[in-house]
Amino acid sequence: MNYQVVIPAAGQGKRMNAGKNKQFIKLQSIPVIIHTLRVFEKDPHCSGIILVINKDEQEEFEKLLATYNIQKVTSLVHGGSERQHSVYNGLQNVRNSEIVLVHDGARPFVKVEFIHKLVKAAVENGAAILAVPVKDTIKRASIDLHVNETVERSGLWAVQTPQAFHVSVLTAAHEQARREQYLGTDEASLVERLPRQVTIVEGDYLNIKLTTQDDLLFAEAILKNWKS
Ligand SMILES: Nc1ccn([C@@H]2O[C@H](COP(=O)(O)OP(=O)(O)OP(=O)(O)O)[C@@H](O)[C@H]2O)c(=O)n1
Ligand SMILES: C[C@](O)(CO)[C@H](O)COP(=O)(O)O
Repeated sequence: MNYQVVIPAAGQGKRMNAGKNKQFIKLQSIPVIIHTLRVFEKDPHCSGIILVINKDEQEEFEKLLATYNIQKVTSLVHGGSERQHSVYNGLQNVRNSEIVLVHDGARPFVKVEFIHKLVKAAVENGAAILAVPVKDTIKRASIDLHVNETVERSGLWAVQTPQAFHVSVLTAAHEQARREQYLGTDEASLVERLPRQVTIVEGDYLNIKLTTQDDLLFAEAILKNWKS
């Protein structure tokens, strides 16, 4: 089954503290966003990429797409103040596809085998996400850092992207969230509120999101042994 992918890349990268959008940071001389785009560019099942960008970075993104010969970007869409708003704007540009994926531009290491497993699960169930079992013990603490609760670890998953949906399911979820002014940290949390069951597809721990400086160390190590 073919799909289209919305790639939100319109954040400011505040936690990365790189003085620029982290999408432009180079890993082995290639910008992060190009590493991410290439995964979908090479996948014959991806029929189009909707790239969501900061409006002030339009020219920079256009130059990158030309320099690296990225052909599948069908729309360059301007993002919003929150990730959810950016994804919503991108979603308005999905065309002629039953399945839509949402994938963070800041996650350059997703493997195509997991994308295909995810799409299959979304076709069957309507909504599917990549995730990995939590390895650390997770505790909930008070504002003054006193432990309130140790969260039972079995059954806890660290959620990633891509997240895959029937277009109608994700559209309904985003429209409901807008009506109710609900803000979630991922698309699945909006779909869960419909309510609609979301299926987990186990991914791998290398599919990290580049968020803070230390993630760049992991990224360089991953790239040394990278086979997408
Ligand atoms: N208003 C926003 C916020 C985030 N994103 C994108 O959503 C992905 C995941 O968000 P995150 O890792 O939080 O990126 P930033 O928001 O840039 O990081 P920070 O919160 O540190 O500023 C990134 O590819 C980011 O560019 C977006 O398109 N629009
Ligand atoms: C969507 C996500 O990557 C799933 O783990 C994550 O919620 C994004 O969070 P961010 O703070 O917007 O990076």
